[in-house]
Amino acid sequence: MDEGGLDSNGKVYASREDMWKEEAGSGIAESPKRKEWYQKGISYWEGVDPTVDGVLGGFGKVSNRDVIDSNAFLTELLKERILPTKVNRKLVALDCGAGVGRITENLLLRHFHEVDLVEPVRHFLDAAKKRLTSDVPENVQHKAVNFFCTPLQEFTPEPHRYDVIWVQWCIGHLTDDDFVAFFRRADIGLKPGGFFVLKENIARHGFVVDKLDSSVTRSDAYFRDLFLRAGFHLLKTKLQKGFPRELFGVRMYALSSVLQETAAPSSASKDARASKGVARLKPRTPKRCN
Ligand SMILES: C[S@@+](CC[C@H](N)C(=O)[O-])C[C@H]1O[C@@H](n2cnc3c(N)ncnc32)[C@H](O)[C@@H]1O
Repeated sequence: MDEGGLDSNGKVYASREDMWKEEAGSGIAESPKRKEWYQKGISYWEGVDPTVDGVLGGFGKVSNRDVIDSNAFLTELLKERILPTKVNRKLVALDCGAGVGRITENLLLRHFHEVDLVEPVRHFLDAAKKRLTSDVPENVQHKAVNFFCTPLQEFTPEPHRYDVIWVQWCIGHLTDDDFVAFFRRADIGLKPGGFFVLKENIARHGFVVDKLDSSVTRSDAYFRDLFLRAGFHLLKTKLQKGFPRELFGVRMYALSSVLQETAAPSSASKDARASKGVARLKPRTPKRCN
């Protein structure tokens, strides 16, 4: 169902379609409104300090709690889907909209031998490169390797390089069409058995457009519509716990375009089935909900 939504000034949109037409024009790549939508997002982040507190909109204090729940979610998925069959394989992840490398440093490098980062804002990527590559011994087992300075709507990964593609607090910058096109295109970057994790703020209903940073916070139902449109199955989903009450709720989704048996079939498929009927609605940075 195409529910309406709001913007950060309280303006009402009757539908997603109306909102995108107004915010990003016709959606075609050359449309000036679409260019303006993306440029505004980049300009916003170019004015933000390249620090964890900066990329988290002043809520740097939630970073540890965020990483704890992400780690639990990822560890379960790796145990179920990847580790039993890939004992000696080099594990590789991609951190999308990576900011200053917070997730790579605190989460992905704990699990993966190599991590690549894709981030469109140069001073964030430079800060990430500095913190992730300075003073790293040659023989270290887990390292950040490639630093791509590109927005997701223009990024195509190397085929079959990644076990996991992690997309957190950045997909709100993409229009629906670019969201769907990105997931379809980036799917080629996954190895067999690999999966996406999307971790995002969730609006209680419909959507909320942030006029300041040119982004949209979508509802759980909205996300699930886009997963369907892109041809993705939900493997597992969980709500983030322990964040301050004034922030939007945050949900993690594990996604694959292939419905397949896991190496150790277990709770993953059960969770996916169980969660299908229960679209629990709750509210790119952790953000105050309106
Ligand atoms: C809230 S920060 C999150 C950074 C990082 N994911 C984290 O959780 O620490 C949002 C990030 O999205 C990036 N971003 C903005 N527009 C983007 C786009 N079109 N494609 C990819 N990333 C984008 C920003 O530059 C910023 O680094």
